[in-house]
Amino acid sequence: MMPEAAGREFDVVVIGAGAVGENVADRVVQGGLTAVLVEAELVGGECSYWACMPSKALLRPGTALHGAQTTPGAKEAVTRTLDAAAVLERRNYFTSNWQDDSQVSWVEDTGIALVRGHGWLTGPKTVEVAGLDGTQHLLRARHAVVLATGSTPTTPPIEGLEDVQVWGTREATSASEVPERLTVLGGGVAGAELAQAFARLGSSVTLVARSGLLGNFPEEASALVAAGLRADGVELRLHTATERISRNDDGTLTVSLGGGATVTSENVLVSTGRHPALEGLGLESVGIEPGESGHLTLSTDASGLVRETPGDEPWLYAVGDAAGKNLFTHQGKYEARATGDAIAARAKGDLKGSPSDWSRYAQTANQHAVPSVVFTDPELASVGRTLQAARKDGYNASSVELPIQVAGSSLHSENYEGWAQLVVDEDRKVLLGATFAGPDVAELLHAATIAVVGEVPMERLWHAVPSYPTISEVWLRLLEKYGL
Ligand SMILES: Cc1cc2nc3c(=O)[nH]c(=O)nc-3n(C[C@H](O)[C@H](O)[C@H](O)COP(=O)(O)OP(=O)(O)OC[C@H]3O[C@@H](n4cnc5c(N)ncnc54)[C@H](O)[C@@H]3O)c2cc1C
Ligand SMILES: NC(=O)c1ccc[n+]([C@@H]2O[C@H](COP(=O)([O-])OP(=O)(O)OC[C@H]3O[C@@H](n4cnc5c(N)ncnc54)[C@H](O)[C@@H]3O)[C@@H](O)[C@H]2O)c1
Repeated sequence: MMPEAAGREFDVVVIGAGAVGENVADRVVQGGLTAVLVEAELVGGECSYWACMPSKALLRPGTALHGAQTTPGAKEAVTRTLDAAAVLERRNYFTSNWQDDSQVSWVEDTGIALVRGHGWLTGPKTVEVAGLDGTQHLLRARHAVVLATGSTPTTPPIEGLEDVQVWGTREATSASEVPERLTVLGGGVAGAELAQAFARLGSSVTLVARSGLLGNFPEEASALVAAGLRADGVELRLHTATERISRNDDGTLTVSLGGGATVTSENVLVSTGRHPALEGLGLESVGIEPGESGHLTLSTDASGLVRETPGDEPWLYAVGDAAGKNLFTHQGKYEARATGDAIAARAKGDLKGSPSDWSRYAQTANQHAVPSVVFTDPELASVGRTLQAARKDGYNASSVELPIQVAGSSLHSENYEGWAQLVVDEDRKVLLGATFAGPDVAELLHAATIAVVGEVPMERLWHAVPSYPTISEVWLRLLEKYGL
């Protein structure tokens, strides 16, 4: 069916109704504009149904059980292992059984229009949608089109991979059964979290990583996570190449590793990174072509405006995973708030040119203070720059590190093991970054994020007294070691 010739007009057309698209639409509506969301699958996107929520729902019961098992007085009361069926059931609850009714109600209540279907650009400020019900729609934007289309798993070049059925993170997070054996390819965040989730649910797990585990974090921190995985029975094959995958007659899969070893399992999870989902979006219709090699990527300014947008008018934006800066829900939503507010301000003439740093229209924290948590047990939480990154960026940086050994940690659990690091800009005497590894350290992170964003002087941080006895006392020990 041909789209209506005139089409429907909105101030803003947002392609992709994941957490990030929802937030952009919400902010522009709050700013007095009209908005339509175009969604090809479930409103709520990856995070709600196949990523953050189900993966954390699979991990949390194991962490709670392990917490009790490592606390004398409680551990005597623990007589059973995880109830896998109950864990999967709880995961189903947190994904609303893969139904998006409540999110659709929110969209409607917020005053945002919704078109269900696959959308793509057909020219400046014009989006065509192939509706899921077979209808075609033409949407015109008065002010802006926002690409919030998320990301796509990157397929590694492994011989035989295309001929077998493997799991991606979607299949793993929505699994209805726990495989007897699981091979995980990729030593990043998704691989580490899901390896532990399935090991604790009863799978015999082997994780294969071509480099180290969680290589973007300080080695002392990722070593604690590696020890935690090994303690759960995960076999770690680090610095190991994957050469081939083949299916056996009994339906199992065999992965051939560099050096001649093989691993056989019922399922293989491929979690080797993701790239912005920009294919099939009609970007060529506005003059944006893919580069010579690799995947299509966009460059965006601090307000999310696509730098390659032809013409002088600011109308094409990319946010969240689609912008490819930081692939986290919280950071994507932060980008969405800035972009939504910038679009509304530009429409009213309140914002001309690029926004100033740290204004509500700029995603300045992307450059300085991106928080991230790896929800393994022990957890790994970090914000800002590592020492290496700080020096690479030209800072005169120093660091202090310590094992987490304070009254709060010894009370928290038996044989508590943790590690913490602060990275300091020696010229300005402010924090550039912090990393914590250990059981339940995720909640320590926001204090560090505030200190980095607020550029709190070290001498003033000294007056931020951690409560006794909490794990946060490690802040005091770190500041003492720094020389305060
Ligand atoms: C296993 C796993 C666990 C994760 N855990 C965490 C975590 O604990 N914390 C965290 O912060 N981050 C986590 N992430 C990352 C997080 O899921 C993403 O950063 C987040 O989902 C990005 O949100 P988004 O809205 O940009 O994209 P998405 O959530 O992917 O939403 C994009 C939406 O756009 C739609 N779409 C795409 N193309 C079109 C089109 N042409 N037309 C119409 N609709 C379209 C898609 O259907 C989708 O609904 C995890 C990721 C994975 C894979
Ligand atoms: N807790 C969280 O916030 C959380 C959890 C899971 C995922 N995520 C997000 O989702 C994104 C995707 O997660 P991910 O773990 O897939 O990506 P990742 O980038 O964290 O890790 C990918 C891993 O795969 C490896 N790899 C890449 N190509 C390979 C190849 N050809 N052969 C073997 N190994 C290869 C990399 O070396 C790396 O260790 C991440 O960027 C992350 O931001 C966040």
